[in-house]
Amino acid sequence: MNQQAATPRTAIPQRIATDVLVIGAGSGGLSTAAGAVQMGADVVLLEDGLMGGDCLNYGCVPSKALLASAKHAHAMTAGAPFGVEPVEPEVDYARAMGHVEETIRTIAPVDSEERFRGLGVTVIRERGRFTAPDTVQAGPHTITARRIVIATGSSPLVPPIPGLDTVPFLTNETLWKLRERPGRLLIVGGGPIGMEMAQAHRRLGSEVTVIEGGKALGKDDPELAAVVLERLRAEGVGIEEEAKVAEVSGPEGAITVTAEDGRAFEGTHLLIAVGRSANVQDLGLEEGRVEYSPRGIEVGDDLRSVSNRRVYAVGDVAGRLQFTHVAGYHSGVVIRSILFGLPSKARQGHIPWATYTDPELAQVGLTEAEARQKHPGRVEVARFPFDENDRAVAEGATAGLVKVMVVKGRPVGASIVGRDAGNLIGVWALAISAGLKMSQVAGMVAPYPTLGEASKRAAGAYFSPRLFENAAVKRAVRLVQRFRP
Ligand SMILES: Cc1cc2nc3c(=O)[nH]c(=O)nc-3n(C[C@H](O)[C@H](O)[C@H](O)COP(=O)(O)OP(=O)(O)OC[C@H]3O[C@@H](n4cnc5c(N)ncnc54)[C@H](O)[C@@H]3O)c2cc1C
Ligand SMILES: NC(=O)c1ccc[n+]([C@@H]2O[C@H](COP(=O)([O-])OP(=O)(O)OC[C@H]3O[C@@H](n4cnc5c(N)ncnc54)[C@H](O)[C@@H]3O)[C@@H](O)[C@H]2O)c1
Repeated sequence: MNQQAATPRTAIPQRIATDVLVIGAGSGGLSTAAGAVQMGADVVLLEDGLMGGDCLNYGCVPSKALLASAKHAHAMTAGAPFGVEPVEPEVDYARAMGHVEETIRTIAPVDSEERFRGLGVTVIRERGRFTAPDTVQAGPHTITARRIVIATGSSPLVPPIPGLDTVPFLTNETLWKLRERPGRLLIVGGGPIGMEMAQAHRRLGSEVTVIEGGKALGKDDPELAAVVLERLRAEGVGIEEEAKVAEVSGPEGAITVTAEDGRAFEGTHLLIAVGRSANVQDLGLEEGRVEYSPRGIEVGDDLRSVSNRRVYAVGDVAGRLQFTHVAGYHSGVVIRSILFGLPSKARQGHIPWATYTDPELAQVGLTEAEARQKHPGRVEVARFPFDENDRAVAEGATAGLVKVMVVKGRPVGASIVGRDAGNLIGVWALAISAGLKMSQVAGMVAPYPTLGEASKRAAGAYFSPRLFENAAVKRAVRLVQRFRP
């Protein structure tokens, strides 16, 4: 899969002094390197694995490609209400994985060594390790840098579950190598990885059970997460909540997962999706005098190491939200500081995220529970259900809801479940980041008939009681009408 050859590095000197050294060529490192070099800095970029990191090779891209195959399979079974006779799809799992591979191959040139060398970045395909606070060793190269950006990402967390050292299991790094469809897939962890892969595999014909220690999709609003869980269960995904795994056992093909309360689940394959661990190991962080914890590099809101001011961290290793768009946002924050010496801070309240199940689940800012805790007695919640949206009705996509948390006329959070929620959350991400008022979103004209109208209508729902159930408004209208010719 995605074989990337390292270009010969004969032309690269062994001792290098540079303005900016970036360690890791994933979403965060690539954005930082591209931004810095295009603004005139000397940049060296280190990568000892695949260019593009997790998102391209093991994360966002392969998962969305497999979900796309699954969507096609599902559509063949779901046409009856539209007058299209359902048929049982013949799924070729190896070809679905071929689509995954092809998608990565198509996108890979954008993240490639050739492209970055073309931009003027010195790309070195070696592992970086601090040997001093301003120096990193990468194979035969000793690199001294004015500023060093750690963008080493994260790896699948493998919890210390008894038995896991002997039982064969998959992670997001190995799943894409499968060519035979798992017969019965057990997934430990009901976060976004677990739920996206559960639906993809169910729709492609596997039996799937998700074993979740707490609540599935527990980082999202439970009212909206319930809509996703109901759909997945209706499609045949087993979702076992409050089932913390105590033990795993058995050989490939006959694996048993046992929960602390004694529930036992049997499957042919096991996928572990219980979160991420920051890549802080074997980086020489002690020699670099860079403080860290298992969560990541210890940085302030300026994303600068608290212990070594020439070092920054971006993306998953910065110990904050772990998304590709966050890694990209971080790179903008550190570039401003590194290249121009300007004060720059990473905020979190305006960052959206989405889980790409069908229906999708998206969030920006505070959930209802968080908003009520942060602004007690001051939160109003505006809602608009998809079953009142004409486009959703026409498409049979009525399971959905827009929910907006409002304090003093401004949105502080929005949650959306339903078709295309990941796209729809964009307008609320803009509203929150720009500090817009609900009146400005309500005043937007959305094309008819689109799902996007649901956001405008949610904003309208915030004003409805104020306008339509307001005696003062009614009196004013009657007065004006009396004096009009
Ligand atoms: C299954 C899955 C699905 C996901 N889906 C989405 C999604 O839909 N949307 C979304 O926004 N996010 C998604 N994510 C999260 C997203 O992939 C990460 O947040 C993103 O990749 C983080 O980028 P990064 O640059 O911090 O790290 P990475 O992309 O992990 O890049 C780090 C790079 O550093 C390299 N490296 C590490 N140590 C060294 C070293 N010492 N020297 C040299 N190189 C080194 C690694 O080889 C790697 O290439 C998903 C993640 C997974 C696992
Ligand atoms: N659509 C997206 O943007 C997307 C998709 C996939 C991943 N990601 C990123 O990757 C990160 C990691 O995803 P994830 O799903 O692995 O992690 P997660 O932390 O979001 O979810 C892991 C789940 O595993 C459960 N768990 C932990 N230990 C357990 C045990 N012993 N037994 C049973 N359940 C257990 C937790 O309760 C939790 O619900 C996400 O937080 C997100 O940042 C994003």
